[in-house]
Amino acid sequence: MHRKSVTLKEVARVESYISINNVSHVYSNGVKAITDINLDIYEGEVVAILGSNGSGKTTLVKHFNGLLKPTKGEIQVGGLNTKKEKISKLSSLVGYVFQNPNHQTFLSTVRQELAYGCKNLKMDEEEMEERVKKAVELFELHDCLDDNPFDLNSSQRKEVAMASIMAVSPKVIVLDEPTTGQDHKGCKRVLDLVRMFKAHGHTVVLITHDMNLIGELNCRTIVMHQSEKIADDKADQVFADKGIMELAGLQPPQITTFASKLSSIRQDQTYLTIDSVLKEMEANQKEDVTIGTGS
Ligand SMILES: Nc1ncnc2c1ncn2[C@@H]1O[C@H](COP(=O)(O)OP(=O)(O)OP(=O)(O)O)[C@@H](O)[C@H]1O
Repeated sequence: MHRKSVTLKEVARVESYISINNVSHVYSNGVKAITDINLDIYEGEVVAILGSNGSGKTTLVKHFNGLLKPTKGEIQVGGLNTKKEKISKLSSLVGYVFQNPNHQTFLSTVRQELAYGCKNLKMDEEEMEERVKKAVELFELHDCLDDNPFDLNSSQRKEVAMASIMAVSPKVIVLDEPTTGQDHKGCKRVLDLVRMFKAHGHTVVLITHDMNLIGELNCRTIVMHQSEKIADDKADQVFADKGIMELAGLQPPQITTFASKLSSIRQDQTYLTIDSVLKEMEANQKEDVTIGTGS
């Protein structure tokens, strides 16, 4: 079944950085993994990509840095046609942090790991040192610079992977399932990092099944289903669309479902976080007291 995409109603937008025009990708085994995707991603946005397993999320995102090339249609990244550019060039524009940090960790010290991307770009020594220093500071990695990344725990290894991408300072940072395998503290840290990347002017693309993370960010959310893009809107709008959620087999954050059953709060909006529910309850209580006292 084909559902029309929900259009994003954003008004004053900066220039599109990633422009995807009618793109499909068919793997050599005949699997059509993405179909007729049209999508513009803008500088400084945080964009979440949601969808059930096999819906095409990873395939779509691997086109952003040229790991995959469209079998139909075209993609421009920073004005460059990905079909004509080398992966090394595109990787300097779009950094990809894999779900499993072991897939991008292969040097014997954290220090070497942090410098790797810059070295690949043949950056001069001084600039490389400056970039690495900045990444070390942002991620507070001073104490483990001489450690072997494989001696760190998985959460720290993920931080090193993110820091080494940050050192390259690509315009776009793709985080593939950043909260998978993270404890509560790790998930909170990911949320802070996404906000930090945005604050530093990066565009962040998140592939995630973590509805709480998306709820906290209430960011632009794209839903993939059976290789097609079926929604593109702010998270609260997407979560409120029961048809889209059901079609894509998605559940909103538990707090959203819980809040929709509460008669004590307004039901004309979608609540994404516990904080937003508590705030609304408090506001209602204050209103009740005011009405009760007749003042
Ligand atoms: N290298 C490949 N060769 C052939 N088929 C592939 C390849 N990679 C993915 N596929 C198929 O393409 C479709 C989309 O896969 P993709 O990994 O993009 O989905 P996804 O939404 O990222 O899934 P997940 O949440 O499980 O990571 C699936 O049917 C998958 O089996």
